[in-house]
Order: sequence, then structure tokens, then C-alpha cells
Amino acid sequence: MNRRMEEMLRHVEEPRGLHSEKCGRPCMDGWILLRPTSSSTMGFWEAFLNWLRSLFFKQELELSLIGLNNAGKTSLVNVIAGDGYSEDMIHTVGFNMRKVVKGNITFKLWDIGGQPRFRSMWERYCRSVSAIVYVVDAADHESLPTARTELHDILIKQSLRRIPLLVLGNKIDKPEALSKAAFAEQMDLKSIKGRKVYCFMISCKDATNIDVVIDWFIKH
Ligand SMILES: Nc1nc2c(ncn2[C@@H]2O[C@H](COP(=O)(O)OP(=O)(O)OP(=O)(O)O)[C@@H](O)[C@H]2O)c(=O)[nH]1
Ligand SMILES: [Mg+2]
Repeated sequence: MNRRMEEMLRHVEEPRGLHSEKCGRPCMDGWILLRPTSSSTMGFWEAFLNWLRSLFFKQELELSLIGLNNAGKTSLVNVIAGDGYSEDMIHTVGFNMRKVVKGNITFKLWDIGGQPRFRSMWERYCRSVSAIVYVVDAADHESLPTARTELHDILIKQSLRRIPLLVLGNKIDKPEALSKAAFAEQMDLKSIKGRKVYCFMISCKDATNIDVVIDWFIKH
């Protein structure tokens, strides 16, 4: 075999400019993405494959939002859904369910009333969700001990073990809002064991870190 033919065969066995990569979740076993390394065509292929994936892998995720009354749960759902922020809110009676579509993922958001009479419902609506989102008014120093107790009380339920937890310190637009470190300390987040715990400081009013929350939803 002459050198030219050897070179040609090597190109067939190992296509130059291509490398393979297992696709991420959600993914069918055995699917391999072939991604050209040339940056000009990479954008096209990635966009094309993302579009294909979005056709085949539509996902629905359920999340429950709990926390004391006035924490900002309904405000958060409204802001995530693109309805904007309003000062003029009424208490949630029982619960609301809202479907929000982000890319190829549909989020089913259970927004449960936070008044004392609805807190016994929290556990029922948190069973078998992808994640529990616990919203706290980080500027209301008086209600923080109750927010902490209610959080730790619900986390001991057997039915909710291992469900990832996202704790959101809301209303950081207010000057009296706690820092993240002080908030995590007040909520005693370090003592939570046996599940993944995440914490972000947000403001529904100013839309601070709402994109971070949405990204977190998508990844979990
Ligand atoms: N300053 C400020 N106020 C907020 C923010 N988010 C919500 N609020 C206000 O807090 C109040 C309560 O908000 P809701 O979203 O109704 O609270 P909730 O947790 O759903 O309350 P329940 O339905 O009773 O459980 C409303 O007046 C909101 O405008 C925020 O980021 N900053
Ligand atoms: Mg509400």
C-alpha cells in the first residue's frame, strides 16, 4: 500500500475534525453526538442537535414552593412566568398550580398557601416533586425563627427524604435584608443532612437572581 492510500484509510477510520461526546440528560443510551471542532460549523451543528433534542425530549418537572405567608412565593411564580411583579397581592388560599415552559421543559409549579392553616398541606404537595423550593422573606427578622422551625419540621418527614431543597432568601431589595451568610446561619442550613441544599438570595421586585433560579430549575 503506498503512502497516499495509507493516509486516505486513516482519514476514514478516524474522521478528522470530529470528536464524539455522550449527550447529557435527558438522553437515550447509545446516542452519540458528533461535534465538528471547527468553530464556524460547530454553532450550526449544536443548534441543529438542540432543536432535534427538543423535538424528542420534552420534559415535565414538578416543583413545590412553600414558605410562610408573605414570603413571596406567588410573586416568584408570577415573575418566572413572565407576568411581572406586583405590590398588590392577595394571600394564596389553598394552592395554585402554574405551568411554565422554558425551552423544552415544562415546569409544573405548585404554589402552596403559607398561612398557618395551610401549612399542614405542604408535605402532601412536596411528595415526589423534583425539588422543594422554600421561600423566605429575608428582610422580615421577626418571622425568620418561624420560617426556620417550619422548614426543619417539614424536612424530617420520611416521604420527603432526599428531595433536593432550594432555599430562597427573598426581598433583598430591602435595606434590612440579611446577607446570604447571615441568612443561611439564621435558617440553620448547615444542619440539614441527607439531601442537597442550595441557597440563593433573590428579589422578585428587582428581578435579582431570578435567572439563576430558573437555571437551577432546569438543572434539577
Ligand atoms: N420588597 C419586596 N416585596 C416583595 C418581593 N416579593 C414579594 N413581595 C411582596 O410581598 C407580599 C407578599 O407576596 P406574595 O407573593 O403574595 O407572598 P406569598 O408567599 O405568596 O404569600 P401567601 O400566598 O400568603 O403564602 C406582596 O406585597 C409582594 O408584593 C420582593 O422581592 N421585594
Ligand atoms: Mg401566595
